[in-house]
Amino acid sequence: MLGQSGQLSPLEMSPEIPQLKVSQVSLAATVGMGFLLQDISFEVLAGERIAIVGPSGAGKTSLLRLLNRLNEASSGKILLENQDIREIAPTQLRQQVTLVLQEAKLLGMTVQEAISYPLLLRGFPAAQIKERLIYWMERLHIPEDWQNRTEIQLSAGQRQLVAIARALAIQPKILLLDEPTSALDSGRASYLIQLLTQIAPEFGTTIFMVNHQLELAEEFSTKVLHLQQGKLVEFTASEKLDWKQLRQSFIELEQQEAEEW
Ligand SMILES: Nc1ncnc2c1ncn2[C@@H]1O[C@H](COP(=O)(O)OP(=O)(O)OP(=O)(O)O)[C@@H](O)[C@H]1O
Repeated sequence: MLGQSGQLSPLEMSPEIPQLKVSQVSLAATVGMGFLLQDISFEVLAGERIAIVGPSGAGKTSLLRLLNRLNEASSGKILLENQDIREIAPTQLRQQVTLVLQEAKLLGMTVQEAISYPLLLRGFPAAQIKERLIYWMERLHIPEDWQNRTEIQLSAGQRQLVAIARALAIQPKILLLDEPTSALDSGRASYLIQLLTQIAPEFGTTIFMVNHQLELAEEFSTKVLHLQQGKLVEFTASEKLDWKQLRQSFIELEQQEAEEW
């Protein structure tokens, strides 16, 4: 059935209709010349887990920022459930497509306030805010006694976990994670990856994750989006990718770059 706008409403969309469709998108540099991203096209179904991989400076963070309009595409089109994201107000879009930056900030709030605040802004009743706060803290293994800690009383990894809990508490359609394991020890990193792979099907959340640790990207992903120098090298099913070869090619690239320095 079509809505008044002539578009399918989200609930009426078939699971085979892409939730997100990126068509020939380019992003021009705002400093200097050239493009950060060039002619990127791919489609994603709801609930998929996409690992974004590529060497340093490939455009991975720029792509995440495009998907929630922190960057505006210079050309091309991004459709969220058939609607051009330029037609969605940024604040509204970011409730549905939520980005967690690598350097997570709690903006002077305590852990409890930081997780609750976005829900408060959206008018959730106090009891529901508390319920979600406790639920997501537990799922992320955030100890209860962190609740009253502020940013400076948390390590970088602890701040990342709180920022992820804050984003998950909103229950966005699409969660964008930039290097979420970069400041975590290997045990916590592994737990987070397992948790994300459970949450995606449980809540129907689509998750994009930038990660330099390819073994974690492999464990996490249903699809892999490989960028190099702002271009899409491949977008493929994780199980079809030759991960061993990809690891080897990244090692060679790093060695080459180290020699050029
Ligand atoms: N607004 C901008 N104007 C010009 N260049 C930019 C701008 N923002 C980022 N860059 C450059 O664009 C390239 C892509 O940056 P981006 O942060 O997206 O890469 P990345 O793949 O996430 O890298 P890393 O893995 O190191 O985080 C980099 O060379 C970066 O210095």
